[in-house]
Amino acid sequence: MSTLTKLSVSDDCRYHTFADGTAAYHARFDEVLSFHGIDNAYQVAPVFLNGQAWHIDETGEAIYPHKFRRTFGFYCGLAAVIENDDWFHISPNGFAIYAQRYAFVGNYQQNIAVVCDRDGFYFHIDKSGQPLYENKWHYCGDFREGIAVAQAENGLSTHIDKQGRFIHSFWFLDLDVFHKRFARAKSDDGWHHIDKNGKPIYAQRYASVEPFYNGFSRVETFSGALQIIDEQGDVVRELRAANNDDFGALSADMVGYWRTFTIATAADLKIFDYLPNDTSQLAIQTNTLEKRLTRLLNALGELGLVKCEQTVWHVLPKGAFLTTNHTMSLASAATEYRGELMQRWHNLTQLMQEDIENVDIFKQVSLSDEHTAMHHNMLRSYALKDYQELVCYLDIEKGDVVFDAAGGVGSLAQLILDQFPSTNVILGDLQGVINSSNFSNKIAFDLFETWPVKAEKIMLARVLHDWNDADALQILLNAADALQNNGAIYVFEMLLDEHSFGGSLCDLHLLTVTGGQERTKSQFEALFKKAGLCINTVIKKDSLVTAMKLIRE
Ligand SMILES: C[S@@+](CC[C@H](N)C(=O)[O-])C[C@H]1O[C@@H](n2cnc3c(N)ncnc32)[C@H](O)[C@@H]1O
Repeated sequence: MSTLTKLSVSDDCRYHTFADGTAAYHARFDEVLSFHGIDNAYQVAPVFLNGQAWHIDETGEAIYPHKFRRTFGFYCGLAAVIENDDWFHISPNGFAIYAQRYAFVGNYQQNIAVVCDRDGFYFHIDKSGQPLYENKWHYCGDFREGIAVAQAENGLSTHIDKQGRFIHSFWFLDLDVFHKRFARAKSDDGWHHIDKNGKPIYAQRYASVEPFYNGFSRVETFSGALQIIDEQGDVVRELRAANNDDFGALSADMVGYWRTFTIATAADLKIFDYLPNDTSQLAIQTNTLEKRLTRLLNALGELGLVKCEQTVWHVLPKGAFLTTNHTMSLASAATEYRGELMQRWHNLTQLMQEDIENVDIFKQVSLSDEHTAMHHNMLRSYALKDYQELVCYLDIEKGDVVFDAAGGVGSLAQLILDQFPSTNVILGDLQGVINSSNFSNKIAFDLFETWPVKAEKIMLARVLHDWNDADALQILLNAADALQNNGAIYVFEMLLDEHSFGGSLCDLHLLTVTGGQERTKSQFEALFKKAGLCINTVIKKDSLVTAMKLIRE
């Protein structure tokens, strides 16, 4: 137990006081911070006066002669200070404890401090200033119970131990340290708690969660309800009812097609290509009735796609993806979603009750040049969005034959060729699609017949999800047959989370449109195993899509 006199910061933060409010010493400063004990023997506090900073003892006297630009409290017997623009740690004699200088240093906790070097990389150092491990991070936090949060360059965070090793293999949008057994974690679908294996401990997701406190956590739902949940995720107490109206929210969900049609109509009329513009000019250019056009523009405003300044309409950043010359234009996608794709959703009730076969959408699309162009413009934008950052991690070697199987018009094939110019990249797809592709090295083929190439690397990007398990297995068997010895197949897919509902609407979309399905990693593994393949490496970055490298078992 500490026998040190308890000193507090005065109300004006210019000196310290005893418990009864009387000043502990005569001196006055521009600012003082709290006293911290050193070795339980004496206590010191950071002070600041006339642009200089140092530490004082309980009598208000400096504990060393040196002055700094800024000083912070002593933790674990060491204090963070700034001299010029250099951050480092000092011992109570005022001397630096190591030679390095940093852009930032944190306080020592459990004898470890976070530092940020001049290149903006974060890591942990021990009390002699030595890094604990070789890795550097985009950001990292203090250790608690031997585990810290580390953020990678792609913005995702995970847990590490004091040797810098991963505690589990999961990455999150945001993450907290463990409080007892659980840590707060945020994934695409919201906040929840995970255990030390990185696994969610319940299925729900929240707008925010607090750490568990004696077995209970206070959470806020997306509809604004405040609840207390237990460690199974069961609600034990409701602190505040949901503040939004379920009736209204359900009504909004039911008229989702209002958005689909509003956006597709604007894309048909190429409204975004003609902005900025005033309504009357735009009416002339789009051949529309001005009063009705105003109502459409207002609706686009409600969707956050355009704004009106004085009388001129402007495209907002989200709306820019609906201009036709954007490299990742979604203008074709807007029309596609409202067309054949939406038509197929009308069959969903029937699909629930009967195992009927869909008409093959890809063969249907490939019969019309116009439809092929529209559909593949849509796929090109998604390919650029989701594959670009993964390509540099592919294990492709000089001289490899790379077959982009069912590669559409060749967006991924082109990305691979740009990244690995000394390879032979071949694009394969249905005849109609191949005809409309500008990729030079291309071949028409059918996924379900013998493949016309042998390759070291085969790409199956968003192909398996279009098919049921039996068809997907056949595709994998054909791909394995087309693989050279020691070759590898890369499967690019969005993985369903085993523990949440995220991705389930997309899964229904595939059921209605292609008869396929989204899958979890273990569902994929079961399929791969049947084809004599297994996962060798998993590449997961910021995008929705994961690349899985498969090799023969
Ligand atoms: C969802 S798209 C994916 C395209 C591309 N891999 C990508 O990720 O952007 C599915 C592709 O499979 C092609 N496809 C469908 N059935 C096929 C078949 N039987 N043989 C060859 N390709 C087929 C389609 O034409 C389409 O390009």
